[in-house]
Amino acid sequence: MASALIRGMIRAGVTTADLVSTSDPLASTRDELARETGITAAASNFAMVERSDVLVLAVKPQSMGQVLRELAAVVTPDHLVVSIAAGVSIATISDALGAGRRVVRVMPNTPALLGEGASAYALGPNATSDDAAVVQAFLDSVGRAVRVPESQLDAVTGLSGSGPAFVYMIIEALSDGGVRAGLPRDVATMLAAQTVLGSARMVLETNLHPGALKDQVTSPGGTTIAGLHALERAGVRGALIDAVQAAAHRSAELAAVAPQ
Ligand SMILES: NC(=O)C1=CN([C@@H]2O[C@H](COP(=O)(O)OP(=O)(O)OC[C@H]3O[C@@H](n4cnc5c(N)ncnc54)[C@H](OP(=O)(O)O)[C@@H]3O)[C@@H](O)[C@H]2O)C=CC1
Ligand SMILES: O=C(O)[C@@H]1CCC=N1
Repeated sequence: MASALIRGMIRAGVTTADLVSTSDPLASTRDELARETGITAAASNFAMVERSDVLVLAVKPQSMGQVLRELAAVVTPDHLVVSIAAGVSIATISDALGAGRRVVRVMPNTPALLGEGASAYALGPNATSDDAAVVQAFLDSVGRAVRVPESQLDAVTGLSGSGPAFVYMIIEALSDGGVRAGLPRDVATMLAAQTVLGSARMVLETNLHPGALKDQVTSPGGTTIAGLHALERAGVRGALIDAVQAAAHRSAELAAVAPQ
């Protein structure tokens, strides 16, 4: 996820490679990212904190406790700390880093790589309006971003954080349907992906309700209603609602494992 954000932000021009550093325990991982993007690889988190104003914590929730312990001695109120970890609360981060630390919690998603991310963020009690503007500008540069109360971030994680995987599964299944109906795989996957992209743009750019857009496609006695009936019989709506709810629930569960 960090790689997608770094590449997306440099691609968008909101920052430049010479202003970005990364650290990762594996030298090969950090060196490869540095080589591919032009950013600097730091040998330790400690070294990176010294040279940075904004720290983006992009480790797994299960690694966050160790990283916060490492950073507590060197992070000051002059740093803006941005966490993208699922489930890890602002209170957990603030408690570990110490009083007065400026913390913003973000839930981005991987299409940020192409400037089509969907992100939401919440401000900690010491984060300023300038911090909000910085985070909003970073996230706007890689897609769409919205500020929410922290209590909504598990739901955001279930919807847009995990959502790309749900959509990839849907695209793969639509492609399978095309192959089942006789199309070559490459044609089927292109048509499936472009159909999802075009339909998403119709929702965002016409501002019509998805149900109204669905009705525009659905001729009486035609092909679409036959397909929609099959989807309703299979419980696809309920399955998608369950998927978002399960992912949101797991995000809330991760709060318990994070501080260890
Ligand atoms: N993937 C996604 O779509 C999204 C992920 N997130 C969040 O982003 C975070 C990262 O997820 P993801 O990118 O998928 O996971 P990855 O495992 O790909 O990335 C985590 C990186 O952190 C590195 N790391 C581990 N320990 C340390 C440490 N002590 N100091 C510095 N770096 C360390 C890992 O290195 P190594 O592999 O060498 O151990 C790895 O490169 C998670 O908290 C997740 O919840 C949020 C939104 C979307
Ligand atoms: O699967 C995960 O836990 C992370 C968080 C959101 C997307 N990926």
